[in-house]
Amino acid sequence: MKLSVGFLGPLGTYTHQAAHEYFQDSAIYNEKRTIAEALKSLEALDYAVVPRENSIFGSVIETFDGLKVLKEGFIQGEVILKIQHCLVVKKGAKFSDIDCVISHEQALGQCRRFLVEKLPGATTSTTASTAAAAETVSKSQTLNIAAICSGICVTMFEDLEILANGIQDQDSNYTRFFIIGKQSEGKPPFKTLRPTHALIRLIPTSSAHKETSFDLTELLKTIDLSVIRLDRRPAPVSHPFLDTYFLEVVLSTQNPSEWPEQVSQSILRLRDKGHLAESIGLW
Ligand SMILES: O=C(O)C(=O)Cc1ccccc1
Repeated sequence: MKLSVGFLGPLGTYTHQAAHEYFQDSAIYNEKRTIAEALKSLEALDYAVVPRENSIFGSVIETFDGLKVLKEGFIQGEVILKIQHCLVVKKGAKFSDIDCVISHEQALGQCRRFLVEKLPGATTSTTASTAAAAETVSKSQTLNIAAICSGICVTMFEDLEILANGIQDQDSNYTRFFIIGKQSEGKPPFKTLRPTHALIRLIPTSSAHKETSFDLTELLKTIDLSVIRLDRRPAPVSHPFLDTYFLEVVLSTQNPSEWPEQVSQSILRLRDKGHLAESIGLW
């Protein structure tokens, strides 16, 4: 039986490309309107694919806000895609027609210089995904709005053409995507037989008790693994400054078979010190 995979849709997003690169023909793909909905789809589907970070614009905020409250999911893999953005318009539209550019906030952020230089008078507006922006332009009755998206979108939606190609601020532009499975431990990951990465989700004790100041150096010492990324998202309004930290750690020894155990030990050390900590991925 085929796997079911929820992803940030519609068809034509970069996330769709990443999902296809990982699962190829072994999956049935379910397009979701937002990153939050893609993560929630894990309640019904086998996997979810969401963007994690971009080499120009940084971490994807909606993904980390979703990971903050993720219950069932467990990151089991990653895909890295080279991203080449296009400016896509209604057929016949020229630069001088455009007064509004729409896209996912990541894509707008990755093309900031192009927008300032080539379309200084245009406003920008965010959409849930790049392909959703292309779809909106396709349905528009006027020539004044453009989308930033993958070139593939002109084959997915009617009446579109590419006005400019490779418009991101740096030619070298990469996005990493997380492949998130439903179950936590137990079943082996789909592809990663020998994991080398893990993601630790952590709420430090001292943020809960604000009288003690929270010491990041101490925390890193307790983790005692190679930390390659640190992300932080704020707490819900009812708990000001009770932030959630995400620490991406990698294997630094020669022995990959010890890695899951090293991560478990690190989590136990954190819990011993009173922190709320768990591993939400091993890949
Ligand atoms: O909107 C998309 O197509 C996505 O998959 C999110 C995104 C946006 C810009 C670069 C990489 C991923």
